[in-house]
Amino acid sequence: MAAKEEWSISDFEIGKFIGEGKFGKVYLAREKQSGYVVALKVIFKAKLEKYRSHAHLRREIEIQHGLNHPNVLRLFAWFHDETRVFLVLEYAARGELYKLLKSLHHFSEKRAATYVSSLAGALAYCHEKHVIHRDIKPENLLLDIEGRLKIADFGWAVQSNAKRHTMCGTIDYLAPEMVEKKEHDHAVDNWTLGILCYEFLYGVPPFEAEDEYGTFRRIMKVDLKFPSSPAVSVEAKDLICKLLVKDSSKRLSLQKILKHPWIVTHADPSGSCCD
Ligand SMILES: COCCOc1ccc2cc1OCC(=O)N(C)CCCNCc1c[nH]c3ncnc(c13)N2
Repeated sequence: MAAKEEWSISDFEIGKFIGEGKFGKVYLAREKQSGYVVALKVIFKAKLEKYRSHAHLRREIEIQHGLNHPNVLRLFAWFHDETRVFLVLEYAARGELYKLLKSLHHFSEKRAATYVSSLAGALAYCHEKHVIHRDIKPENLLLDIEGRLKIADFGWAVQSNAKRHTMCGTIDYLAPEMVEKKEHDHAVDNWTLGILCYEFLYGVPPFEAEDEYGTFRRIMKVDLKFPSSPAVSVEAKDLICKLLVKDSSKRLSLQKILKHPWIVTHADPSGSCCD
C-alpha cells in the first residue's frame, strides 16, 4: 500500500465484519485509490479512556509499525478522527489459527512443525529488535491466503533490553517467572512456543486444570504429561521438553529450535503447509 501523509476513513470502502476484540471491531476494507485489500481495526477512543489504554495502544502501534517480517502481521498505517482510532493492517484471509485448531482437534506433525518454525523465525526477528511479544496464543495467530502464519495483536509486546516485571498474558501461556511476577526477558516467548507446540499436537495446552490456580500450580511444577493419544513422535516431545524448562536461561534458543531434528524433518520451508 502506498505511503501517504495522512489517511482518512474516506480513503477506504468498508467491507464485511471480520471479528471483534476487547478494544474494537475488525473489518475487511479496500483502499479506493489502489484497490488494495486490508483489514481495518476500528478502536473507539471512549473505550481507550475507559481502560486507560492510550499509552498501551501507542506503544503497540510503534512496535508493530516498526516490524517487517513474513510471519508478523503488517501494520501499514494508522489515523484517527474525533471518536475513533483506525489501524490499517495486512489482511489474513484464512483467519484465526485457533478456529482451525478447534475444527481439526489437533494438527499433523507437519502442520505443527511448520507453524512452530514460522513462530520461531518471527520471534527471533522480534528479539533481534528487542521486542518481546509476551502474549503469543492461538487467538493472536492468523493465517493468510496461502496458509502462512501471521502473529497479530502486539498488545502486550514491549521494547526491552532490560528485564521486565509487568504481569500479562492469559494463565495457560504464562512462563513460571511471569506467574511469580519475577523479572523476565525474551525467554518467556520461548516457553510459550513450547506451550503452543504441545497444543498444536494434542489440541489442549499442557497445564490445563479445573481452575486458574490449578494451572498456576502445574506451571510452577512444570507438571508435563504426554497422553498416549494422539500418537506424537519422540522428536516432537524432545523439543517440547527443551522449551518447557523452568530455568529460563536453559530453554532452547530460537536458533536451535530452527535446527532441531523435528523441525528440520517436518516443517514446510515455504511456511504454507498441508493444503
Ligand atoms: C489494538 O489492536 C491491535 C491490532 O490487533 C489486531 C489486528 C488484527 C486482527 C485482530 C487484532 O486484535 C485482536 C482482535 O481484534 N480480535 C481477536 C478480534 C478479531 C479477529 N481478527 C480476525 C482476522 C481475520 N483476518 C484478519 N486479518 C487481519 N487482522 C485480523 C484478522 N485481526
